[in-house]
Amino acid sequence: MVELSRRGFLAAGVTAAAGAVLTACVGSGNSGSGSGGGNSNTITWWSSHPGKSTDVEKDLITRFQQANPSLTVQLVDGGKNYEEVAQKFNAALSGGALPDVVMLSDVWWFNFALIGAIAPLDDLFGKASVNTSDYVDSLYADYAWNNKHWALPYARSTPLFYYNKAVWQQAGLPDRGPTSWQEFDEWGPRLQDVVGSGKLAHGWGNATDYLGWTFQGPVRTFGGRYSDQFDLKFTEPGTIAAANYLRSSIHDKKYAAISNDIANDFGAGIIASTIASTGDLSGIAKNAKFDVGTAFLPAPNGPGCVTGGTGLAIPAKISDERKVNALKFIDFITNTDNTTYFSQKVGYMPVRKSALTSASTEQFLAKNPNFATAVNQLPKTTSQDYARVFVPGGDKIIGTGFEQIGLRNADVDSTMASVQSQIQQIIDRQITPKLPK
Ligand SMILES: O=P(O)(O)OC[C@H](O)CO
Repeated sequence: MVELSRRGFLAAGVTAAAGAVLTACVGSGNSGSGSGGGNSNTITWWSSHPGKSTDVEKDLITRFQQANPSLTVQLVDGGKNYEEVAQKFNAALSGGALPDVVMLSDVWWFNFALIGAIAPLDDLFGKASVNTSDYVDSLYADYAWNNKHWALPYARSTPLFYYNKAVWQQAGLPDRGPTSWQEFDEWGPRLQDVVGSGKLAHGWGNATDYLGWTFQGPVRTFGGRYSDQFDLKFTEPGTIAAANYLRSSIHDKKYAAISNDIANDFGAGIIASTIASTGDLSGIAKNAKFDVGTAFLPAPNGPGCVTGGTGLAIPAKISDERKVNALKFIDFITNTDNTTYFSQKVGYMPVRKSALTSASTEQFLAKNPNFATAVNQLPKTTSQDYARVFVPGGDKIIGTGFEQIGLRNADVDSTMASVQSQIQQIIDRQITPKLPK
């Protein structure tokens, strides 16, 4: 049975609302008055269960409680996706009960760090006996800002190129992903001839399915970027060239379209390829009735793929005792055994170096080559541009710009200029005044 999108059925509308609410909080400079009291023996964890991981998260909690009988963990459904969890956390900062552990994705943690709503973890690592040196360096470094760390990696992903091996074979293509987007542009019409009308060679995600994330790698291969730190690059030639490629694949060559649910459309055979998260792996493998191929994103001349996914953070306003217990819990559920378990059950990457090289991981990857694609691509990835991950609402603005080009054939130059001006306004009003001098 095909399942609903892991982003959540109502995700599009709610995401926009989440962006608006958080923007108001960041602008107000309010780091929150909520503390919610809380019981120091009960750890409340707000999660959106990425990759449909509710049952796996419950298993992790059981393991923690067995190892720590004096502590209880309460798993709270924080929403259907990262944006809803951020919205719920933002609301709690105004006086509601705060969680002990909150899931904050790549695009949310910085904003809460900037307003002082989440705790820097560095002073707590010793108290909770956390060995940070075992976290994969790049994933740990993703949460560094102002000489402190603000979260730890949990469900971390990269985009992958997924393809339908049967369609590839019928089109006479080699059993691999494209080496460049230019090569894929040649393959697209051949694949389209095979799938015929009503289906498509490729589906690009929509804004809710994080098109601003999955298209960041392709933009790099065209020589573009979203930004260099907070210096915006949406109107530079490379970024425009990438957006023109997106437009042309849909409106000129007609082998691609914006899909409203890339994982389900791919699994159902409606689109023969897509870029989706490693977190989609287990769901796609379950749904697809054909051989699924995965490949690195094309990267012919440098990085063509970024990291993503979510980390776990701790609210600043809870007691130190609660913070230490919360950190012990985060450390435990991301330890070697547990990050391995989570990764193998869901598809996200192991976040510990010891887990990447363990015998269990090696055996699993040997039997599951699609999971190996994700792990092997990790060293080739690069961190994301500030315009997407450090600007509140930036992801939505970027994804919506590309979506308009894809859905409505919107003019590329003016759309990208509009994206740039919307994001610049947020930087000027809400970020620059709050940056440390
Ligand atoms: O769906 P995920 O967990 O791979 O996350 C994708 C993006 O990084 C979310 O901003």
